[in-house]
Parts: sequence; structure tokens; C-alpha cells
Amino acid sequence: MTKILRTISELRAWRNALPAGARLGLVPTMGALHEGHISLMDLAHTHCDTVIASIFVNPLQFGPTEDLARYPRPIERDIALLEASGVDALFLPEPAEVYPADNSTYVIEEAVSLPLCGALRPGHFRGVATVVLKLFNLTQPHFAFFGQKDAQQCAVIERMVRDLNVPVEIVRGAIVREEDGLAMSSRNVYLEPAQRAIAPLLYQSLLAASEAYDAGERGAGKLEAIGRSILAREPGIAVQYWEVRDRSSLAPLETVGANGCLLALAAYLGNTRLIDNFILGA
Ligand SMILES: Nc1ncnc2c1ncn2[C@@H]1O[C@H](COP(=O)(O)OP(=O)(O)OP(=O)(O)O)[C@@H](O)[C@H]1O
Ligand SMILES: CC(C)(CO)[C@@H](O)C(=O)[O-]
Ligand code: BAL
Repeated sequence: MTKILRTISELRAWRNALPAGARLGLVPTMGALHEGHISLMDLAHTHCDTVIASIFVNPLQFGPTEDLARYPRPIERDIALLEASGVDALFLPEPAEVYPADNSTYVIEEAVSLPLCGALRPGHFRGVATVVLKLFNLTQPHFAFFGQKDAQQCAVIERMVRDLNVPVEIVRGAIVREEDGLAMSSRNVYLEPAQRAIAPLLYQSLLAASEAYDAGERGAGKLEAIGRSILAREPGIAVQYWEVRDRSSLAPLETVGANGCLLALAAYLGNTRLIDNFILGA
């Protein structure tokens, strides 16, 4: 049975009752679970004795015109999926449980959070870093699991953990895709059928650049042009960014070197904003 913990005091009591030597893994989510999330639960089970998931649609990481109100919240289905994957506990708080009304303390990472999604979603990574540190403090896990689909989020959290000496080991899980290549995302349910039909082009644009890289292309501008040209053919896709970046610092590159690189994109299909990425090289 997955134990449902709705309050901080319930969570603390559950945490304190765990055996002293038990390795605890945390999988933070915003719910509307899919196979990408479940792969993180499975990964957590391979590292840990006890696994706790959280479902919290964190208001602090949504901009004023973003989809906080309409974000999907199929909670009964989510609980059944967590039960089926053998998750030991679920932290399921209301916003008032997480944030005091006069909350005035935030976590701000000032390098890897700045470009890409950080530049386009002001305050987003401040919201993510703040809630993730709170979840770490509340849960005190040994390991925490995050999906590579949100590559910049992983980079921000890894930097925060390093800089603030947070005693949690971060583990990244691989991107889980639909059969046609579309990265699984809770926001895919927003796509209308015609948008869903063209959505795999995002992944195809990454694959096109990867093929050029495999054929010897190392110029970042050339790789970006190849990826962008795939999406430019489709008027239903509005690219926000399509970039070649250093894998850990997320700094722009001119040439892809021995460390490889991250290909990262964000695009709108109608009102739905999707992200995807691909690692090239070692
Ligand atoms: N396709 C995927 N493969 C692997 N991990 C994923 C995938 N999608 C999401 N995750 C990871 O699951 C965790 C929770 O993410 P979240 O609940 O925001 O889901 P999401 O599908 O990314 O939703 P959104 O549409 O809001 O981006 C994050 O660490 C995220 O990177
Ligand atoms: C890490 C996270 C749960 C923080 O709210 C969220 O950003 C997500 O689901 O990726
Ligand atoms: N998966 C990242 C959460 C967000 O887009 O707000």
C-alpha cells in the first residue's frame, strides 16, 4: 500500500519511523503521471530500500499567464499507478501546507538557470529550486530522481545541491518517449489531434542534428541550422529555442568538443509549450 501523507507532520512521522539504515529515494513530480514518471519510480527502487513520491503542482514555478489552473490533476489514477509501481509513500500536500502565507525565503541559482527556459520563464527555476530544497528538507532522502527530459532543471538542481552542500545524491533518469519519438510529458494531453500528429517532428529535429554529428559535423551553428530547418517546414510549430549547449554549464558552444554537447529545444504547438533534448557524444 502506498501511504498517503498530506501534511508535513504526517510526513515527518513517517520519515522518523523508517529503519535507521534504510536508503530513502524521493521522486518529486507534479502528478498526471505517465511512463516517464514510472521509469523514475523504477529507477529509485534499484537504488533505494524505500521510495517516496511527491505530487505537488507548485504555484511558485508558474508564471502569471501559464497553465497552473488547468494543469491536469488526475489524482485517483496517479495513486493507482504509484500503488502498482510499489511506491511506499506519497507526499500530497496543499499549497498552504508547503508555503506559509508570508513566505519570504527563496532559492535562486544564478548561472545555469539563466539561459533557455530560464530566460523565457522568469522566476520558473527560482520556484523549482525553492520547492525542491523544501522537499529535500522535509523528506531527507539519500537519493532524488529527476528526468533528463527537463535537462536544465536537472542542471539547476545539481548545482544547488553542490553549492549549498545538500546531502542528497541526484540521479538522472533517461527520457521516455512515445513510439513515434515524442517525449512523454503531462502537457501532451493538451495537444489537439493535428498538433499531436506533428509533435514527433521535435524529436526528429534532434535526430537530424545527431545524424549530422555522427557524419562528422562539429559546428554548433550548423547543427542548430539542421535541427531548426526540420521545424521551419511546419507552420504549426513555433520554435522558442533550438540550441547547442555545454552539457553541464549550459553555456553556448561554437564547436562541439570531446565532452559532446546538449541539443535543447522548446517550442509551442498552439498554446502548448513542449521541451525536448538530446545528448551528443560521450
Ligand atoms: N518523458 C520523460 N522521461 C523521463 N522523465 C520524465 C519524463 N517526463 C517527465 N519526467 C520527469 O518526471 C519528473 C516530474 O515531472 P513533471 O511532473 O513536471 O512531468 P512532466 O511530464 O515533465 O510535466 P510537464 O508537462 O509539466 O513538463 C521530472 O523529474 C521530469 O523530468
Ligand atoms: C521537480 C518538480 C516536481 C518541482 O516542482 C517539477 O519541476 C517537475 O515536475 O519537474
Ligand atoms: N517539468 C517541469 C515543470 C514545469 O514545466 O513547470
